[in-house]
Amino acid sequence: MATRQADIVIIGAGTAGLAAYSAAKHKTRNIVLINEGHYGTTCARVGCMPSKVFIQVANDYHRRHQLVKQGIHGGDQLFIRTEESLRHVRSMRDYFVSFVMESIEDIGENNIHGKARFLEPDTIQVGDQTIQAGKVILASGSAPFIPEPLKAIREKNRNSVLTTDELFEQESLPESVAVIGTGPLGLELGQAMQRMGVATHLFGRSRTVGGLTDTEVIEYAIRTFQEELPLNYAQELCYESCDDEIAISWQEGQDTRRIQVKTVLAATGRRPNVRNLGLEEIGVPFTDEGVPEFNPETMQIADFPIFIAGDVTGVRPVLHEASDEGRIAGWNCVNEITAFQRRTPLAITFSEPNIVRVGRPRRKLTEGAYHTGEVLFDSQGRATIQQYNKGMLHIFGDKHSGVLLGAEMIAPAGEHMGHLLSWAIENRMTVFDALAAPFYHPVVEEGLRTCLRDLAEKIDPSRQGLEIRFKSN
Ligand SMILES: Cc1cc2nc3c(=O)[nH]c(=O)nc-3n(C[C@H](O)[C@H](O)[C@H](O)COP(=O)(O)OP(=O)(O)OC[C@H]3O[C@@H](n4cnc5c(N)ncnc54)[C@H](O)[C@@H]3O)c2cc1C
Ligand SMILES: NC(=O)c1ccc[n+]([C@@H]2O[C@H](COP(=O)([O-])OP(=O)(O)OC[C@H]3O[C@@H](n4cnc5c(N)ncnc54)[C@H](O)[C@@H]3O)[C@@H](O)[C@H]2O)c1
Repeated sequence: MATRQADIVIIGAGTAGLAAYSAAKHKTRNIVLINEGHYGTTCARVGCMPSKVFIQVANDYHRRHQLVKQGIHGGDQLFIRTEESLRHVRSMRDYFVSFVMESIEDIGENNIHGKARFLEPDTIQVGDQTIQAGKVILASGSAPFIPEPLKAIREKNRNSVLTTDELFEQESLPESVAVIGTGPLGLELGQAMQRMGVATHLFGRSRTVGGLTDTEVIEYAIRTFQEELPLNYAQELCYESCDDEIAISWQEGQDTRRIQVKTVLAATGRRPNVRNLGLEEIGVPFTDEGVPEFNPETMQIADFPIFIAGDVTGVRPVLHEASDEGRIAGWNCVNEITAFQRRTPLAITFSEPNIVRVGRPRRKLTEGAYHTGEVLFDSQGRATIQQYNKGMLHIFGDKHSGVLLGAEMIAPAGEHMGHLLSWAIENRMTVFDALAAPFYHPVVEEGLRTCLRDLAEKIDPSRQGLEIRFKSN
C-alpha cells in the first residue's frame, strides 16, 4: 500500500491528543489521529468524571450519620443499592463521554482506529497503512500498573483483582475490599467504598497519602483517615488465594497480621504507554524513569520532529496539564517552536477532607529559606457549622520577601482554597498581598486567612495588623 502523507500524526485520542488537534487544526486539516482501544478519553471514561460521580454518591449517603444532631431523623432508615449506584455512575459517564465523541466525529476519516508504531521519526505504521508526517505528537496516555504478586492472583481469578479502569464496570460492589495504594486514587475510591458500606482496608507502602510531602500534614491526614477506615503501611504485602477470597498478610513490628477480602483494588499507580511504539528503535533518548526525554516548555523530544503530551510524559499526570501539553505540542507543530510558561502545579485529591498540594512541595523547598504558616480547621467557624471541621493547612513563603511558594493541606473546601492559593502563587503575590484581598464571613477561607496571618507574622512581625493597603495616588 502507498505511503500516505500528513502534516501531523497524533497518536492517542485522549485529552492531550484532542487538545493538540484543536490547537493545530486552524493551520492545517491534514492531521491524522490514531487511537487504540476505547474512545472517550481516560478522564471521561474511567477517570476524573466517573470517579467523582462515585464519590458524590458515597458522600451523600455518608451524610446520614451527621443529620440526627441537627434534629433530622430517619437517616438510619436509608440504605444503598450499589448495583443502582454503579448504573448511575455509568450513565453519567456515558453523558460525559458523549461530548468527547462529538468532537471525534468532527475529525471524520482522518481518525484511524488502531495501534500506532514508529518506523522512522517521521513515519508511522498503523495496521497495514504507513503514514509519513511532517510532525508527530505522542499522546498515548498511561495504563494501570499491577504489581507482580497481584498479577499472579489475577491470573487465577480476574475478578478478584480489579484496576481502577474496571471498578465502575462491576455489577455491584463487593462485601469487602483491600485497596492497595494511598495515592489520590486509592484514597478517593477506598474512602468512597467504605462510605458505601463495603468493608474496606487501605494499604500504603511509603508513609504518605494523596501525594503529600509535608510530614506533619501527612501524619494529621493518616490519623484522620484511620478514624474512618483501617489504614496500614507495609513495605511488603503477601497475597494468597483462599477459596473465593484473598488473604493479605503483612509484618507489623514482630507481629504478622492477616485479613481476608473478597476483592483487591490495585491503585498502585499508572505507567506511561511508551512500550512497543518503536521509540527505542528510532533512537529516542529515555530518562532513568523510562520515559522519553523532552523539553517541558516546548514538549519537543530532543531534536526529533516528535512532540509529547499528557500522561505519557509521566510528569504532571492531571487533566488540565494534559490539555495544556496537547495545546503546546499542537501549536508547536504548526508554528515556529516556542517555549511556554507552565502553570503553577496544583493537585487535588477529592477525599473528605480534600488533600491539596499547590506550588512547590515542601520536600523540594530549601531548608532555612522559607517560613511556614500553620492552621488547624478543628474549630474553624463555618467548617464547624457544616460538621466538616477537620483539617490542617501549611503555607510556605519566602523568608525575606514573603512571596508565596507553595502549600499542602488536608482541609474542608480544600479544592477551593487550593485554587485561591495557586492563583496567588501564579501572580507572584506575597503573603501581605494575599492578606489585602477580601475574605467574607463566615467562610472556610477565613481559616486560610488565619494561616496567612501566621505566616506574615513569622516573616515580618512589625507589619501585624496592617492588612489593608495605604491608598496610593
Ligand atoms: C480514576 C482516575 C481519576 C482521575 N481523576 C482526576 C482528577 O480528578 N483530576 C485530574 O486532573 N486528573 C485526574 N485523573 C488523571 C487524568 O484522567 C489524566 O491525567 C488524563 O486523562 C490524561 O490524558 P491523556 O490524553 O494523557 O491520556 P488518555 O486520555 O489516556 O489518552 C491516551 C489515548 O492513547 C491511546 N493509545 C495508547 N497507545 C497507543 C498507540 N500505540 N496507538 C494509538 N493510540 C494509543 C489510548 O488508547 C488512549 O485512548 C484521573 C485518572 C484516573 C485513572
Ligand atoms: N484526584 C484524582 O483522582 C487524581 C488527581 C490527579 C491525578 N490523578 C492521577 O492518577 C494517577 C494514578 O493515581 P494513583 O493514586 O493510582 O497513583 P500514585 O502513583 O499517585 O500512587 C500509587 C500508590 O501506590 C503505592 N504502591 C505502588 N506499588 C505498590 C506496591 N507494590 N504495594 C503497595 N503499594 C504500592 C505507592 O506507594 C503510592 O502510594 C496518578 O498519575 C495521579 O496523579 C488522580
